[in-house]
Amino acid sequence: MSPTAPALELSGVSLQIGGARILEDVSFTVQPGEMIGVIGPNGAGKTTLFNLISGVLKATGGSIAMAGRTLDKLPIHKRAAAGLGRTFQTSSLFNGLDVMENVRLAAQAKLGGSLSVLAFPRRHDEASTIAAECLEQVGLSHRAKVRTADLSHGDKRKVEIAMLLAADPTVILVDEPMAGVGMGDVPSLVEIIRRMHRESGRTLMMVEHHMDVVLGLADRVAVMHNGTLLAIDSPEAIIANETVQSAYLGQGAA
Ligand SMILES: Nc1ncnc2c1ncn2[C@@H]1O[C@H](COP(=O)(O)OP(=O)(O)OP(=O)(O)O)[C@@H](O)[C@H]1O
Repeated sequence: MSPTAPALELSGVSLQIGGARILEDVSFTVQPGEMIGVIGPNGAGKTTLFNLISGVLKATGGSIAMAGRTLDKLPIHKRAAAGLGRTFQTSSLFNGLDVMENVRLAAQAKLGGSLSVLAFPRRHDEASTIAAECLEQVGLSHRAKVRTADLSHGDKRKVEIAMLLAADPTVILVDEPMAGVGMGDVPSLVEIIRRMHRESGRTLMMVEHHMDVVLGLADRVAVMHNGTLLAIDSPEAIIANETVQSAYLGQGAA
């Protein structure tokens, strides 16, 4: 692993399923500490891109490396252990458990210990401390004992981010963090994501349909279209890019 290697490097990544070309020859690098916004119309391949990086899907062509280490043969859990974290478009919480218990499970998984309180009380305490810190970072300490099923959609998103923080990844993929969230919760979620990135030096990629959120947060914006990477550039350059204009922005995308 080289300290100067890109945080992520995709080289000619493709996915073909049956006869369908889902992703075709996608290449780009992400520098350590960079925030990349990923935009594109529905079905453009944004989530597929995240699925390939995180190991949910296996590319049929090309290669993906993180910090100079190829991920191609690693299953999902080994990519996570190597420092790759991810949230999903749909909620991935244990709804029968309370907020603290959800985040503690993520901390416990990172610590590598048993989930049994009797077997590892010290590790359980350590996980609880980490979970409490992560809940504080997302402003949910006061809701620690609430069942996640009873939370607003915005607060569920914050719990998912607290779980990410508990796993302490170096590269984070966030898939539509604002999806289904009430407008009142958007500013606090934006601020949490901004802090997760800026204050920790973590590398982030974020798929998001709220264009103002993406353009306001991202260092660079990647535009996906029909399974290809149409452009990757600064927010200002993307707004001014005529190809992007006609393929996406000009069509009244959200
Ligand atoms: N496992 C799969 N098998 C077959 N087709 C797939 C599979 N995964 C994705 N696709 C297809 O690939 C295309 C890209 O899907 P993807 O979910 O990546 O798009 P997206 O840009 O994330 O869209 P959205 O903004 O709606 O979430 C779609 O046409 C989808 O139907």
